[in-house]
Amino acid sequence: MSLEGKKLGFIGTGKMGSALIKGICNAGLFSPSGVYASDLYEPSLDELKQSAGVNVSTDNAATVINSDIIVLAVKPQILKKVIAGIKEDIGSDKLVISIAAGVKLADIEREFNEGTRVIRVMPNIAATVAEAASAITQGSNASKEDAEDALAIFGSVGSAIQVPENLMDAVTGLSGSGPAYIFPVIEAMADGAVYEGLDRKSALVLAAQTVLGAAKMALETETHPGELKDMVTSPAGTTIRGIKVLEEYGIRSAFMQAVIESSNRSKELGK
Ligand SMILES: NC(=O)C1=CN([C@@H]2O[C@H](COP(=O)(O)OP(=O)(O)OC[C@H]3O[C@@H](n4cnc5c(N)ncnc54)[C@H](O)[C@@H]3O)[C@@H](O)[C@H]2O)C=CC1
Ligand SMILES: O=C(O)[C@@H]1CCC=N1
Repeated sequence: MSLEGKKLGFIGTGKMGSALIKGICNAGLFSPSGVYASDLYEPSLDELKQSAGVNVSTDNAATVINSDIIVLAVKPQILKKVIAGIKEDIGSDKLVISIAAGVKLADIEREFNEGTRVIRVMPNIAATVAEAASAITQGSNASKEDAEDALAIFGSVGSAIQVPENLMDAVTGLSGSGPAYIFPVIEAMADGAVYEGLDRKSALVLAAQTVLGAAKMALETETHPGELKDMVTSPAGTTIRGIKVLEEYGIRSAFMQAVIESSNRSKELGK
């Protein structure tokens, strides 16, 4: 396997960097001793060292020098500055993976020395529990093997697909941001049951498991979601009453518009 013997580095150990490091180490694809991470914020490095046992440093150069594959997990707004600090240590022997929302491959490649192998990935926060949904797209100097490595890394913490770069904004609006649309749904469904008298803990377990079960059915039965909805909805029963309320509040339009707006923001970040 092509990842064998390779070392993995992370620049930025915030929410997404940490989720990926923990998920990837848990998956066993890299041993913690083969993972290097750097950040300016020492408490997040200390936490990672403690919880995942990876090598940590406040010096990005240490991550770059020790790693074959370097994941850039900093905010889109500071990506250029971070690249400027590491570009001279990155030769054609290393692969760079950017997870920054919106920032285009051509703009990333331009900041590096010519020939730098770059792949862009949009993961999501569920990497922590090995259920991320990620999409990758290949830069002009990256090889098929590089894409396979990226698919293997992100596939180890969920599912990963390859898409043309012009669809990365759509992916960002859907699966990159998507967990944040579902957490309030879980909370609000639980609130409804608490209103009806169920205790909070039980309500949250039932709400989250309901979302998990519905997602699993959508993935595994290969049945259209509309048909799955019909399976729950007895004539003159309870579910259709709930569906009517959701339609009155414009649930479909709200979710569609959320994905579109988030995609628009991703496009703005790329300008
Ligand atoms: N949070 C999420 O669910 C997702 C985030 N992303 C992308 O991941 C990237 C990181 O996002 P988050 O983890 O949410 O942000 P965050 O703010 O939690 O983490 C960014 C980290 O970068 C560190 N940092 C700042 N300057 C640095 C420097 N010069 N050198 C090294 N580290 C430095 C910060 O101290 C911080 O720990 C962003 O580009 C975002 O678009 C992508 C998919 C999902
Ligand atoms: O909100 C953001 O900008 C990042 C990118 C996708 C999820 N979180």
